[in-house]
Amino acid sequence: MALASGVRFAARALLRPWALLRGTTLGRTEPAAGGGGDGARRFGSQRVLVEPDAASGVAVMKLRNPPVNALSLELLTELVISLEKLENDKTFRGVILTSDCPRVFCAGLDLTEICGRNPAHCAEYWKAMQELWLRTYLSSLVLVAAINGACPAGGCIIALSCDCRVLADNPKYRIGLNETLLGIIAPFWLKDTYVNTIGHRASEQALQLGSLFPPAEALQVGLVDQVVPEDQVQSTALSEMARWLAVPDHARQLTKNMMRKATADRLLRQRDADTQNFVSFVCRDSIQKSLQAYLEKLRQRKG
Ligand SMILES: CCCCCCCC/C=C/C=C/CC(=O)SCCNC(=O)CCNC(=O)[C@H](O)C(C)(C)COP(=O)(O)OP(=O)(O)OC[C@H]1O[C@@H](n2cnc3c(N)ncnc32)[C@H](O)[C@@H]1OP(=O)(O)O
Repeated sequence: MALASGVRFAARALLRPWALLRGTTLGRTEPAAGGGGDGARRFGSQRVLVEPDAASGVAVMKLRNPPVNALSLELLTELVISLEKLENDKTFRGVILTSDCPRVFCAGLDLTEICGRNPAHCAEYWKAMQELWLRTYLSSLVLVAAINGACPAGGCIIALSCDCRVLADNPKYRIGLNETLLGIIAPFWLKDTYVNTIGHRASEQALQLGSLFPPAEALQVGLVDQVVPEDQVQSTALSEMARWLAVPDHARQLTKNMMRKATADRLLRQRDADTQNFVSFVCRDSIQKSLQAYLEKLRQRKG
């Protein structure tokens, strides 16, 4: 399913050379753990490890940006590039998205990318966040989120952009859009994704309260599709992938597009306005103060 040319153009314009080259090993492959035959060679970059299995047509894509997979500009860029590489390789039909960092799937936006940063940087950063959401939400691949850690805010939206979600049954691994707890709000396309997943009333309440759901509640509200013991998350994600890949790709992709295009188009139609809204909102003194205070609180927690 081709993204609108505008998005592809935006992706290429966005993927500035430096972001690709800074400490990455893009394009370099190395033998996957445990060897394996042809097509089992890992590739990716410094912050995204891709373990492809050509035989099954499934790749495991691991976020590797310690300590918490905060969505830095580089991680956003490398995720888009890795996903595009797999989408362009017709060997692959599905991707399992998971974390290489212990206890955390993804901590959401890297707050240091918007705290104390100038409007131009915030705009560039937000365009990268938009691009990753569009790329995952509209992907022609089957995307299964193997959620093996905490999954707040931006991490939750990446998981919700996948076709299904398997969450480890650990009460510390909470998932949800908690923006209001930081004094900010989720943009409309995060709200739309939430509503499309758990319904309007559940989203209205969870967004206002900034709810972070433990596994049992996340399952009950429909935020995740399965909750399994931590050591069964990856195997369950593989079984779920097999279920989805049993469906002919073209029919499934057309159906996914039918279900998601209107939501994605809403952002595509007003991408610049959304970026301007984001920048003017987060650059307000009051919002900057809230975000700084939140970051401080995070840093003091370990003290
Ligand atoms: C008109 C309106 C228009 C629209 C406007 C839109 C407005 C903006 C829209 C925003 C959408 C935002 C979505 C987001 O993603 S905001 C980010 C939300 N994320 C969180 O709240 C998660 C915060 N982190 C945690 O809860 C924990 O770190 C956790 C992920 C549970 C892991 O806990 P633990 O394992 O105990 O690790 P630590 O808390 O000790 O953290 C380790 C270090 O990492 C730093 N950290 C954590 N999270 C972030 C982050 N998101 N960004 C940057 N840095 C982060 C933390 O400070 C520690 O740092 P240090 O080692 O230096 O102390």
